[in-house]
Amino acid sequence: MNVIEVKGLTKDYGRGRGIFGVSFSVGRGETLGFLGPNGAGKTTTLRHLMGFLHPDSGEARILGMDCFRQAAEIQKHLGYLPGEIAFPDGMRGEEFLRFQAGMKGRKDLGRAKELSERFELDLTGRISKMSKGTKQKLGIVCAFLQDPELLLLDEPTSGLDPLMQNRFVELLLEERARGKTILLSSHVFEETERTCGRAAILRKGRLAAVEDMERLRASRSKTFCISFAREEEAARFAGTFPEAVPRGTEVELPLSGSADRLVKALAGYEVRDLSTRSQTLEELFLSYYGEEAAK
Ligand SMILES: Nc1ncnc2c1ncn2[C@@H]1O[C@H](COP(=O)(O)OP(=O)(O)OP(=O)(O)O)[C@@H](O)[C@H]1O
Repeated sequence: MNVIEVKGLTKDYGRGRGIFGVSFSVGRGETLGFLGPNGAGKTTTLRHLMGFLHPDSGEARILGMDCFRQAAEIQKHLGYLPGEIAFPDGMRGEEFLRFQAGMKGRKDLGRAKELSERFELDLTGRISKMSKGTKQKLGIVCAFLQDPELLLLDEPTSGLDPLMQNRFVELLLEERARGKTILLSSHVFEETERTCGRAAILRKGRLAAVEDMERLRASRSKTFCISFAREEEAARFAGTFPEAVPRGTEVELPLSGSADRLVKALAGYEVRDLSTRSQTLEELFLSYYGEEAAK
């Protein structure tokens, strides 16, 4: 049996906003990346899974139970990290975790101490004085507190520095190895690529695809940003690569596979700077499915 089963889930906020006929499932022990740009409908879908929203049509089930009607029972089995966490202002970190543990019927702090050490989180501080990243760490510790079998994580690394992002990825890999089921929402591909076997791609409220992560990774191209000494050099170079986009002295060049052709071509020019940027989700979608599918 799938742990998460979503069928034809629809919430219409009007003027094209919301989610429309979203269907996907997450098997036991699977980590599914839930990918989509800002406003695609990730949070709305997760809020249905949490039972906070009633769908206009369709259904969302967790462990066979209806997410709206049986929300209280379902919550015993899951840990949730919201995209925007509303903390009570007056509390200190540990006090908040005790309060949350109590709500889940626990008397102890579960994994809180171990996880706080891992994320270098000081639980004695007042939440109102914590930085954005520190609050995010507190949210993460809270989601994993009771060692739940299912985790719903909405943009979990937002606000974390690269070192802490890495620690979070390590934690996810460990949890996956322990058989946990994880739904990981993100607007950046890189966040999901190390941890997820499959990715569901949401676009304008509709599920565009559920793909194997390996296949998505293989189809990705890199965009090279090249800064030339002179505008005419940039234009001349762009003329030799049909996919190049010149902008003054700069050229953006999407390239998949080997960079050998690029490096050899650049040898004849004065290059001021060379950098790469990651493909956006929209570019990834376009390179995978082509322009027609994106309409
Ligand atoms: N309560 C609401 N009333 C009206 N429109 C809403 C409501 N909640 C969300 N929306 C709209 O529904 C769409 C999907 O929003 P949602 O927050 O689910 O996207 P998201 O993929 O989580 O984006 P982000 O990455 O920015 O968090 C957006 O256009 C948003 O403005």
